[in-house]
Amino acid sequence: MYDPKEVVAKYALSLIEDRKVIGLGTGKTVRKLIELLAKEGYLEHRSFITSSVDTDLQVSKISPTSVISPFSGVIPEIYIDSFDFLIEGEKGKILIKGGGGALLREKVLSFFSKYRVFIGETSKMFSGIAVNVPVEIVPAAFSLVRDRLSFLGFRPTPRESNGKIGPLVTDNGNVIIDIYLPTDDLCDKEKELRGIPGIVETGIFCENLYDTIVVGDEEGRIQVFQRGRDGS
Ligand SMILES: O=C(CO)[C@H](O)[C@H](O)COP(=O)(O)O
Repeated sequence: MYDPKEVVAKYALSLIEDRKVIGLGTGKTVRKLIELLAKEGYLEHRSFITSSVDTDLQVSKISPTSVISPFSGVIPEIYIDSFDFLIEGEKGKILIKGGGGALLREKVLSFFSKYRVFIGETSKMFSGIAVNVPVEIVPAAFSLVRDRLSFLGFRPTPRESNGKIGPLVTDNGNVIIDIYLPTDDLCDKEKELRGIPGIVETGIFCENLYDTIVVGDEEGRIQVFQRGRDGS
Protein backbone atom coordinates (compact mmCIF):
# COMPACT_ATOMS: atom_id res chain seq x y z
CA MET A 1 0.00 0.00 0.00
CA TYR A 2 1.21 3.50 -0.87
CA ASP A 3 0.34 6.88 0.62
CA PRO A 4 -1.44 8.52 -2.36
CA LYS A 5 -0.39 12.00 -1.22
CA GLU A 6 3.23 10.88 -1.42
CA VAL A 7 2.66 9.18 -4.79
CA VAL A 8 1.40 12.41 -6.38
CA ALA A 9 3.93 14.61 -4.56
CA LYS A 10 6.75 12.48 -6.03
CA TYR A 11 5.26 12.88 -9.48
CA ALA A 12 5.01 16.66 -9.00
CA LEU A 13 8.67 16.75 -7.99
CA SER A 14 9.57 15.23 -11.35
CA LEU A 15 7.73 18.07 -13.14
CA ILE A 16 9.85 20.80 -11.56
CA GLU A 17 12.85 20.00 -13.80
CA ASP A 18 15.21 23.00 -13.93
CA ARG A 19 12.60 25.57 -12.88
CA LYS A 20 13.99 27.80 -10.15
CA VAL A 21 10.97 29.77 -8.89
CA ILE A 22 8.25 27.57 -7.46
CA GLY A 23 4.80 28.52 -6.16
CA LEU A 24 3.39 26.28 -3.45
CA GLY A 25 -0.20 25.72 -2.31
CA THR A 26 -1.38 24.76 1.15
CA GLY A 27 -2.39 21.56 2.94
CA LYS A 28 -1.19 18.08 3.83
CA THR A 29 -0.29 17.11 0.27
CA VAL A 30 1.87 20.21 -0.12
CA ARG A 31 3.48 19.45 3.26
CA LYS A 32 4.37 16.02 1.85
CA LEU A 33 5.86 17.71 -1.21
CA ILE A 34 7.90 20.06 0.99
CA GLU A 35 9.33 17.00 2.83
CA LEU A 36 10.39 15.56 -0.53
CA LEU A 37 11.79 18.91 -1.71
CA ALA A 38 13.88 19.05 1.47
CA LYS A 39 15.04 15.45 1.13
CA GLU A 40 16.10 15.97 -2.49
CA GLY A 41 17.94 19.23 -1.67
CA TYR A 42 15.57 21.41 -3.73
CA LEU A 43 14.90 23.94 -0.97
CA GLU A 44 18.37 25.45 -0.86
CA HIS A 45 18.78 26.04 -4.58
CA ARG A 46 15.35 27.33 -5.50
CA SER A 47 13.01 30.16 -4.49
CA PHE A 48 9.46 29.66 -3.25
CA ILE A 49 6.37 31.84 -3.25
CA THR A 50 3.74 30.42 -0.95
CA SER A 51 -0.04 30.65 -0.77
CA SER A 52 -0.25 30.81 3.04
CA VAL A 53 1.47 31.54 6.31
CA ASP A 54 1.41 27.79 7.00
CA THR A 55 3.35 26.86 3.84
CA ASP A 56 5.68 29.81 4.35
CA LEU A 57 6.55 28.49 7.83
CA GLN A 58 6.93 24.90 6.58
CA VAL A 59 9.52 25.96 3.99
CA SER A 60 11.30 28.60 6.03
CA LYS A 61 11.81 26.37 9.06
CA ILE A 62 13.93 24.11 6.81
CA SER A 63 15.42 26.80 4.58
CA PRO A 64 14.88 30.30 6.04
CA THR A 65 16.13 32.24 3.01
CA SER A 66 14.24 30.34 0.29
CA VAL A 67 10.84 32.06 0.58
CA ILE A 68 10.27 35.14 -1.61
CA SER A 69 7.80 37.80 -0.50
CA PRO A 70 4.46 37.75 -2.35
CA PHE A 71 4.97 41.52 -2.73
CA SER A 72 8.02 40.93 -4.97
CA GLY A 73 5.96 40.51 -8.13
CA VAL A 74 8.13 37.53 -9.12
CA ILE A 75 6.16 35.07 -11.27
CA PRO A 76 6.45 31.37 -10.32
CA GLU A 77 7.71 29.22 -13.19
CA ILE A 78 5.64 26.37 -11.78
CA TYR A 79 2.85 26.33 -9.19
CA ILE A 80 2.03 23.10 -7.35
CA ASP A 81 -1.02 22.68 -5.16
CA SER A 82 -3.64 20.13 -4.16
CA PHE A 83 -7.47 20.23 -4.21
CA ASP A 84 -10.49 19.01 -2.27
CA PHE A 85 -12.63 17.76 -5.15
CA LEU A 86 -12.08 17.08 -8.86
CA ILE A 87 -15.32 17.35 -10.84
CA GLU A 88 -15.93 16.40 -14.46
CA GLY A 89 -17.76 19.51 -15.72
CA GLU A 90 -19.47 19.82 -19.10
CA LYS A 91 -16.74 22.18 -20.34
CA GLY A 92 -13.77 20.46 -18.70
CA LYS A 93 -12.54 19.51 -15.29
CA ILE A 94 -13.23 21.75 -12.30
CA LEU A 95 -11.31 21.81 -9.04
CA ILE A 96 -12.79 22.77 -5.69
CA LYS A 97 -10.22 24.20 -3.31
CA GLY A 98 -10.00 26.05 -0.03
CA GLY A 99 -10.31 23.25 2.52
CA GLY A 100 -7.31 24.88 4.22
CA GLY A 101 -8.83 28.36 3.93
CA ALA A 102 -6.07 29.57 1.58
CA LEU A 103 -8.16 29.81 -1.59
CA LEU A 104 -7.56 33.51 -2.32
CA ARG A 105 -3.77 33.42 -2.52
CA GLU A 106 -4.01 29.99 -4.17
CA LYS A 107 -6.14 31.46 -6.93
CA VAL A 108 -3.84 34.46 -7.35
CA LEU A 109 -0.81 32.16 -7.75
CA SER A 110 -2.68 29.81 -10.09
CA PHE A 111 -3.71 32.71 -12.29
CA PHE A 112 -0.26 34.28 -12.54
CA SER A 113 2.04 31.24 -12.60
CA LYS A 114 3.50 29.99 -15.88
CA TYR A 115 2.68 26.31 -15.39
CA ARG A 116 0.04 25.10 -12.87
CA VAL A 117 -0.02 21.55 -11.50
CA PHE A 118 -2.65 20.18 -9.12
CA ILE A 119 -2.13 16.88 -7.35
CA GLY A 120 -4.50 14.77 -5.25
CA GLU A 121 -5.85 11.38 -4.32
CA THR A 122 -8.12 9.49 -6.72
CA SER A 123 -10.69 9.46 -3.89
CA LYS A 124 -11.13 13.23 -4.40
CA MET A 125 -12.71 12.62 -7.83
CA PHE A 126 -16.32 13.62 -7.21
CA SER A 127 -19.43 12.73 -9.18
CA GLY A 128 -22.22 13.93 -6.85
CA ILE A 129 -24.89 16.41 -7.91
CA ALA A 130 -23.94 19.09 -5.36
CA VAL A 131 -20.74 20.01 -3.58
CA ASN A 132 -19.46 22.15 -0.69
CA VAL A 133 -17.62 25.23 -1.90
CA PRO A 134 -15.77 27.71 0.34
CA VAL A 135 -16.29 31.40 -0.27
CA GLU A 136 -14.03 34.14 1.19
CA ILE A 137 -15.89 37.21 2.43
CA VAL A 138 -14.88 40.63 3.74
CA PRO A 139 -15.81 40.65 7.48
CA ALA A 140 -17.97 43.79 7.31
CA ALA A 141 -20.14 42.16 4.63
CA PHE A 142 -20.41 38.82 6.42
CA SER A 143 -24.05 38.99 7.60
CA LEU A 144 -25.41 40.62 4.45
CA VAL A 145 -23.64 38.11 2.19
CA ARG A 146 -24.62 35.14 4.38
CA ASP A 147 -28.28 36.19 4.21
CA ARG A 148 -28.12 36.70 0.44
CA LEU A 149 -26.51 33.27 -0.03
CA SER A 150 -29.25 31.80 2.12
CA PHE A 151 -31.93 33.56 0.05
CA LEU A 152 -30.34 32.11 -3.11
CA GLY A 153 -30.71 28.61 -1.59
CA PHE A 154 -26.97 27.90 -1.15
CA ARG A 155 -27.25 26.81 2.51
CA PRO A 156 -24.36 28.95 3.86
CA THR A 157 -22.44 27.63 6.88
CA PRO A 158 -19.78 29.86 8.42
CA ARG A 159 -16.51 27.90 8.66
CA GLU A 160 -15.31 27.46 12.24
CA SER A 161 -11.79 26.74 13.40
CA ASN A 162 -10.70 24.51 16.27
CA GLY A 163 -11.46 26.09 19.61
CA LYS A 164 -11.74 29.66 18.32
CA ILE A 165 -15.04 31.45 18.91
CA GLY A 166 -16.49 32.86 15.69
CA PRO A 167 -15.78 32.13 12.02
CA LEU A 168 -12.43 31.10 10.59
CA VAL A 169 -10.34 34.18 9.75
CA THR A 170 -8.07 33.73 6.73
CA ASP A 171 -4.46 34.91 6.32
CA ASN A 172 -5.99 37.93 4.55
CA GLY A 173 -8.21 38.89 7.48
CA ASN A 174 -11.38 37.74 5.74
CA VAL A 175 -13.84 35.02 6.77
CA ILE A 176 -14.93 31.79 5.10
CA ILE A 177 -18.47 30.58 4.50
CA ASP A 178 -19.11 27.13 3.01
CA ILE A 179 -21.98 26.88 0.58
CA TYR A 180 -23.65 24.00 -1.18
CA LEU A 181 -23.80 24.24 -4.99
CA PRO A 182 -25.09 22.03 -7.80
CA THR A 183 -22.15 20.65 -9.78
CA ASP A 184 -23.70 21.20 -13.23
CA ASP A 185 -22.91 24.90 -13.79
CA LEU A 186 -20.15 25.70 -11.29
CA CYS A 187 -18.16 28.04 -13.55
CA ASP A 188 -21.23 30.18 -14.28
CA LYS A 189 -22.15 30.17 -10.58
CA GLU A 190 -18.65 31.34 -9.79
CA LYS A 191 -19.18 34.47 -11.91
CA GLU A 192 -22.57 35.07 -10.27
CA LEU A 193 -21.07 34.75 -6.77
CA ARG A 194 -18.18 37.08 -7.56
CA GLY A 195 -20.79 39.65 -8.63
CA ILE A 196 -21.98 39.93 -5.03
CA PRO A 197 -20.02 42.75 -3.33
CA GLY A 198 -18.24 41.48 -0.23
CA ILE A 199 -17.37 38.11 -1.78
CA VAL A 200 -13.65 38.28 -2.47
CA GLU A 201 -13.11 34.84 -3.97
CA THR A 202 -14.55 31.34 -4.29
CA GLY A 203 -12.91 27.91 -4.19
CA ILE A 204 -14.08 27.08 -7.73
CA PHE A 205 -11.10 26.64 -10.08
CA CYS A 206 -12.14 26.36 -13.74
CA GLU A 207 -10.06 25.49 -16.80
CA ASN A 208 -8.19 28.80 -17.00
CA LEU A 209 -6.49 28.09 -13.65
CA TYR A 210 -4.74 24.76 -14.24
CA ASP A 211 -2.57 23.04 -16.83
CA THR A 212 -1.99 19.57 -15.41
CA ILE A 213 -3.97 17.54 -12.87
CA VAL A 214 -2.38 14.45 -11.35
CA VAL A 215 -4.32 11.89 -9.32
CA GLY A 216 -2.87 8.90 -7.54
CA ASP A 217 -4.12 5.97 -5.47
CA GLU A 218 -3.02 3.53 -2.78
CA GLU A 219 -1.80 1.07 -5.41
CA GLY A 220 0.71 3.68 -6.53
CA ARG A 221 -1.17 4.24 -9.81
CA ILE A 222 -1.09 7.70 -11.39
CA GLN A 223 -3.42 9.39 -13.88
CA VAL A 224 -2.40 12.63 -15.57
CA PHE A 225 -4.90 14.98 -17.17
CA GLN A 226 -3.80 17.89 -19.34
CA ARG A 227 -6.06 20.91 -19.75
CA GLY A 228 -8.36 20.52 -22.73
CA ARG A 229 -7.36 16.90 -23.25
CA ASP A 230 -8.11 13.60 -21.56
CA GLY A 231 -5.03 11.76 -20.45
CA SER A 232 -4.00 8.69 -18.56
O1 LIG B 1 -7.26 24.02 -1.10
C1 LIG B 1 -6.50 23.70 -0.21
C2 LIG B 1 -6.13 24.60 0.90
O2 LIG B 1 -6.83 25.82 0.85
C3 LIG B 1 -5.89 22.34 -0.23
O3 LIG B 1 -5.21 22.16 -1.43
C4 LIG B 1 -6.98 21.29 -0.12
O4 LIG B 1 -7.76 21.55 1.03
C5 LIG B 1 -6.39 19.87 -0.03
O5 LIG B 1 -5.72 19.72 1.16
P1 LIG B 1 -4.94 18.40 1.57
O6 LIG B 1 -3.69 18.36 0.79
O7 LIG B 1 -4.71 18.59 3.06
O8 LIG B 1 -5.83 17.21 1.28
